[in-house]
Amino acid sequence: MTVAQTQSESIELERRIELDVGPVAHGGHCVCRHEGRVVFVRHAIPGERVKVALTEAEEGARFWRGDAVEIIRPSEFRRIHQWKLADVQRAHNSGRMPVGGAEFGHIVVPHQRRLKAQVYRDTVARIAGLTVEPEVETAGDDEPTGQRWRTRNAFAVTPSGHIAMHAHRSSTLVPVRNMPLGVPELDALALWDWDFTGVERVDVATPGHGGQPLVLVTPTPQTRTDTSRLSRLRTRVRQAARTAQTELSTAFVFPGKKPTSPVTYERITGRTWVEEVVASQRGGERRFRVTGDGFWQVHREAAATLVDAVLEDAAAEPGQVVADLYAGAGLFTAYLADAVGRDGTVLSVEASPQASRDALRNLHEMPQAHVLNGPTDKVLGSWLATPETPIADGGVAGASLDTVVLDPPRAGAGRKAVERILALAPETIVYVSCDPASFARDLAWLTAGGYRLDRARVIDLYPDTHHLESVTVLRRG
Ligand SMILES: C[S@@+](CC[C@H](N)C(=O)[O-])C[C@H]1O[C@@H](n2cnc3c(N)ncnc32)[C@H](O)[C@@H]1O
Repeated sequence: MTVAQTQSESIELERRIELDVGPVAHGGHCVCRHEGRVVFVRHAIPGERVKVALTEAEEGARFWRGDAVEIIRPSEFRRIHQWKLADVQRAHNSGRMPVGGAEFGHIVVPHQRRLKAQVYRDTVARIAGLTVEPEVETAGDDEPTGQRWRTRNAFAVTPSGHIAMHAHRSSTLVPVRNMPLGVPELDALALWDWDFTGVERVDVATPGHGGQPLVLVTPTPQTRTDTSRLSRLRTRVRQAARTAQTELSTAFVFPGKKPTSPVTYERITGRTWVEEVVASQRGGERRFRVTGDGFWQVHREAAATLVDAVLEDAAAEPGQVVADLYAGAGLFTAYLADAVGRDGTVLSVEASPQASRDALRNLHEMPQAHVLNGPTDKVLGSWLATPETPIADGGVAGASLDTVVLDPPRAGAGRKAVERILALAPETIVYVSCDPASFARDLAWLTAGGYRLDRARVIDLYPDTHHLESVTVLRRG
């Protein structure tokens, strides 16, 4: 691990070449060409001419990578990056590396959205062979600056106990004293002034609409095995929490034996969960409990925005049977359960035991919502193998599905899950995705299996970054 303490620690300035900037691709870099070779360039805008510092440029390599560090002919959509530490030009000029995580911060927000729509369109065309022009939407009345939206933030920690972020594609740590994409409630915690000596990482959940934030502290392996160090850290965290400007919860996180094992939490102050309030225009207000670093939509308006999109696209009616796959703490399930009413059924499938426990709490007043803990492909496999199993026992009681809503992680649903969705043959599929490439792969299988694309929207839930969310509706036949 390297720690960039001062600007005097210079990064090696690599070879520079001048390039015309081509289209932006999935991942946020622009595709350029140099002497017949593709160069993936970050921090540029299509149409610009830029000087690129090559960051990966092996002679025999099929493609190179680089950062646009000097703009020769700027795009009309360029602006000054609002986050100094993430601005590649300022970083290179002062001989340090930029932090990752705001790689579209140099582009005006409306153009960021056009580029994201283009990435969705191009990826779907290239991988699924479909021509589609997505509608583009925003999350609520979000900040036109593209900042102050992240309710979930993760930080590394320097050996001297300061929170830090990683430089892009690097183990170099850059200490931070602000996080411009974070909600203002994050600043109020002033975590930059805490002493996190002996800590590996810090995760912060700041609920989108009020409520007590939760600071999760993962001690280093050395601290974890040394009871007196752990106890000193506990005292320091408790002290910092008590003197903070806002009331907050703090907890230790102890990783499991294997990277896939569940973590355990030790409460230090307050509680080990946060309450999220969702105000959906279509479905009204609901509250959700989310434990520890369990999944929750990151943009403060994302949950309500996605619920509105899913409710509109699923158009679930009383008495229908709906499956909510990759359901997390039950966000969509709760609203879909309202839509199908007590005569209907929502099957809420989620692999994480902790998220399923949260879902059980969040849905306990809705007998039509059934929480099934397990990997989607296995659960769907059991529905297909024994279709008559009663719903109370995790089955579908012979019912056919009207609608499947799926919101998988970045890797997408994958072949097995898609094949099983096809075998279950719902009328409508609403696919919520945060990764256009895995989505386009799954989409190709779904359309080959008899579904047609009915509606596509790109929702900008991650301003100033290259990430995009899409909601796509498919109908059978
Ligand atoms: C993008 S999140 C969506 C959660 C929920 N729809 C929401 O908006 O809050 C994806 C969820 O899928 C879960 N997950 C990951 N792999 C899974 C699998 N194979 N089967 C079921 N759930 C899975 C994760 O634990 C996570 O809760």
